[in-house]
Amino acid sequence: MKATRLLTDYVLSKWPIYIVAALSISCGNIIQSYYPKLLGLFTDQLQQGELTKTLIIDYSLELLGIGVSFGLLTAVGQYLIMRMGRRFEYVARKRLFDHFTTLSAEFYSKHGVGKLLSYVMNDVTAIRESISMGFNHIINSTILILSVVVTMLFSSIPFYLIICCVFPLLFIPYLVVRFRPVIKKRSLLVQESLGKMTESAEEQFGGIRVAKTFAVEPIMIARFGETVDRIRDHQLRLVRLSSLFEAMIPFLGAFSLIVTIAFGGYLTIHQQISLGNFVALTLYIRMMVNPLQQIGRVINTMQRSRASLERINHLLDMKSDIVEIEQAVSSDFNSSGIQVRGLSFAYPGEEDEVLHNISFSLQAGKSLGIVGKTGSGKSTLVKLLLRIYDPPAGTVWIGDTDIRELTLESLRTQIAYVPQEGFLFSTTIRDNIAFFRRSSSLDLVEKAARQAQISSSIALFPDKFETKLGERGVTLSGGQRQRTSLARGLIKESPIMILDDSVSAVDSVTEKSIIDTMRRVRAQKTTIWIAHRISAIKHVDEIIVLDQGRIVERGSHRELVQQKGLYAKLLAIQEEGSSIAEPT
Ligand SMILES: Nc1ncnc2c1ncn2[C@@H]1O[C@H](COP(=O)(O)OP(=O)(O)OP(=O)(O)O)[C@@H](O)[C@H]1O
Repeated sequence: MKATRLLTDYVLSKWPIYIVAALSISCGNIIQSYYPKLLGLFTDQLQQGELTKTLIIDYSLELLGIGVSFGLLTAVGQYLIMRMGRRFEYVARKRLFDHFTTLSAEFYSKHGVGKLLSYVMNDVTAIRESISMGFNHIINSTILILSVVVTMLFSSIPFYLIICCVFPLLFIPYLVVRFRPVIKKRSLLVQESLGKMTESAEEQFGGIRVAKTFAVEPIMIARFGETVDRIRDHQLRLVRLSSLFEAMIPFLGAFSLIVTIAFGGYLTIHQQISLGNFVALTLYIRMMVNPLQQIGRVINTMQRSRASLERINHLLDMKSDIVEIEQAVSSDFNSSGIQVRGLSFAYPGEEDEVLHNISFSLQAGKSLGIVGKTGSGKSTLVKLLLRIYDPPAGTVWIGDTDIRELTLESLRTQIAYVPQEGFLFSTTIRDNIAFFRRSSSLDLVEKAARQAQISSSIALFPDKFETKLGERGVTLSGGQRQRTSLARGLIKESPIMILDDSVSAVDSVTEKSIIDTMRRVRAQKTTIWIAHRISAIKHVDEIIVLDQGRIVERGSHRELVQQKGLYAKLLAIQEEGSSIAEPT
């Protein structure tokens, strides 16, 4: 499999702009490198008394020309590079998000939202900073150093003197090779700890209401504090190393300058080089110190961003566990029944099966109830029907097709799934209900809301269907949220509907009313009801009773009551519970 090269691909796709920027910055620096020579000539003419008023004006104009050209050319180059950096940020974030949408539920059960946010924020920013700042400085500095070296070599400064003066600088590549891997390793630890911090922050914020009711804020603070401490420790280790690295480069630069002044000064006193050459040489070496320092800083930042880039490329290389086969087909479910044949299933990475040898068939247009104690495998069965997890081949069929051979679109658009905890987005109630098709008319939205028995509550809100919901629909009660989510499922009018304990948070009267409406509107359509409360499923054509991942009973409500098994027991407990709850 070809590894993802997010940055390389991006830079290659924008190479003409990068070339223009590099040329612009290079030209600016080549022009800039001419100025020590000019000052050297000026010094020599000054010393020899050849300087005239006209020459001074000429020199001044030339210096002005160098300054303006350098300023303009580098400004254009830098603008282009910065712009490309920002664009990279946009492209990378978009690509990451697109990729996130392709990953499976299994991926999300292993990676917290906070951690994923850290990729989108911290890692992308680290790469952007390094390419914007890095490209700029690397081009700037390399070209400046190269042009200084070339100009020096073509000047009348003796070659041996140049070699002696730049010798200390030759240690820089050695430092780079030594420090680079360690900086990268420490940067990776920093990025990972940042990811853990955002993950922890997300969890703490998510659970803040629960924490408040238990008055355990100090525990939350301590938990979050631990992640921040870890970042601090990793950051400090990185800063210590990178500061040492960055400090050693100017140190070598200063050492070079000392050699220049000492050796060059000695040769000037002994008239082996001219004063002009000495001034020019000192300026050349001085001009190289800043770019060298910059290169050091860039190498440092680049190592950090390489760590981020590796993290992102690794993430982009991850594939969804659920993939469509090449010959996947679309099928119309309107007259297709559901068949489950000998289905056994263990979650990925787990040894124990949570479903054992499940078999049932549900004809098109009929209704099925699934009941069982908590943890008996009801939701797992639904996740397999929707291919949120992959069932073993040949075990789940819709019509004559194994669902693993269907396109995911065909499967998921024709099944309306209403979970117990329907997530509501921070948008209007209308958009939440018409989530499947935003263009749905208000009439359709109102109809679905009426069927889900939520329209009277919505009518009380000032903006009715245009009422905005806060994060996770906090302005709605649990029962209202559940019914809004139910309306979202009903509006799809799908051939198959799965209700996973979708009326658990409503009172018995509303539950009855919803069930009656549902029976009417879905009379000819396949519907699967999962419930804890038997009152929610007793109307269906067939009920299966799950216990520890096995079907232990099946039949209609009446038959199951007569069997006097687990179902009858559950019913008795629930009826006893409700008779205790309801005063006689
Ligand atoms: N993502 C997962 N990874 C591993 N095990 C899981 C996962 N999701 C559920 N399980 C396990 O599978 C078993 C069945 O869970 P499932 O959610 O299907 O039960 P359920 O009957 O729907 O329960 P409830 O009525 O409480 O919703 C449980 O033991 C649960 O711990």
